[in-house]
Amino acid sequence: MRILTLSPGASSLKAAVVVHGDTTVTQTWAHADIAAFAERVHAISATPDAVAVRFAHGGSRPRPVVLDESELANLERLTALAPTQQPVSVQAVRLMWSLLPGVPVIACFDTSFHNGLPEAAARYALPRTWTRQNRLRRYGFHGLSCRYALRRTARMLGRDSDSLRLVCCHLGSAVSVTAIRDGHSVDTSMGFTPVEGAVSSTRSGSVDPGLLLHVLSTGEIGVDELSETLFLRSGLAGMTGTSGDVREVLAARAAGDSEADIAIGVYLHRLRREIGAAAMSLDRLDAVVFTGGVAEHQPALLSELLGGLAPLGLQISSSRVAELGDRLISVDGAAVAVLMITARIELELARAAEGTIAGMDYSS
Ligand SMILES: Nc1ncnc2c1ncn2[C@@H]1O[C@H](COP(=O)(O)OP(=O)(O)O)[C@@H](O)[C@H]1O
Ligand SMILES: CC(=O)OP(=O)(O)O
Ligand SMILES: [Mg+2]
Repeated sequence: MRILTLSPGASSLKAAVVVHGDTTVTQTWAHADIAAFAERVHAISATPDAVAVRFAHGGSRPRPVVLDESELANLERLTALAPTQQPVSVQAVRLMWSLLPGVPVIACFDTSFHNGLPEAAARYALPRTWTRQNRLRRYGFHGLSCRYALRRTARMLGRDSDSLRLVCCHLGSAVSVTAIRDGHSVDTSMGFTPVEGAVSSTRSGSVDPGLLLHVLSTGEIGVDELSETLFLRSGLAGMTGTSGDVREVLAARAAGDSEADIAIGVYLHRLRREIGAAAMSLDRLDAVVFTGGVAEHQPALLSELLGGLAPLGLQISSSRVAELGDRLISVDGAAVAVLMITARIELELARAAEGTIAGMDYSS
């Protein structure tokens, strides 16, 4: 099957063509550049059998869905919960319908992998009158990335993915940490929205809600501005006055910028906290996996991060950390394997689309 995959991320729009499970073409655009993508659709691919589009928020949908107008309208209603990605995904679907009439478009959700989170990890300790409908809960994100990382880890370690206990750290523009047990997410750092948890390029990560109430109570900023601030003007960007691209922040730190130094310190500290917390959701730790653009391209930062994880007893090979590409970065025979895996969300999207078309239960 030929599947055209589309993945809007916080900092990019990635398109790829996957034919019989192999990626044949990939192209990346600046985040909202759907028009530039539109111009290239026919050049990138002969008419595909299906299009798979990543949606950050799928609510409680456990598996991908073949879209029609009413399903798309339902997904569009979740925009406030993932404002940087959801509108681009919706726009991409409409574009596909107009450019490739008759080709099924399948929505694949970041949230689905976390659908079975244990109640203790999924619930917020809020009044039950609020949580009774089970909508105001922790959804989790980056599930497509986690699913791929799990399968790839199992292959690299020669293990069955259903038997692995691992902590998966997705370090892209946005950052999340997920505890995976027997093939399922059992806790994850992002929650009702992708703001919760670790510090991202432009998102704050967890902030005391009391602080936010205080800021709102001053009346100086309203809800819309607060939302824009937490999603787009916080994190590394907000702390440093840069775009939040890790490359830019590291360059500023190297040039002696003390704010950039503090920002990287906060970023790493919060990330280590999430990794420690995720490990506590497992009864045993087989592997810690790093994936996403930062893990892939910044071995020195990865090394700095690993240097502060001593309580996990990881045994790291410094020469392996410094290399590039998919690799084991722990020493041979270490009790806990540590791996860097390139995020291949397009393969996961294609797999999901093929499974959906074949009528399989992809959630299993
Ligand atoms: N050499 C590099 N090339 C691309 N991205 C890099 C590089 N070094 C670091 N990065 C970081 O990777 C992040 C983007 O990760 P990625 O997973 O591609 O993004 P997205 O979240 O948009 O899918 C950016 O913050 C960027 O700083
Ligand atoms: C859900 C989420 O945060 O996605 P991204 O990495 O694309 O920002
Ligand atoms: Mg990403």
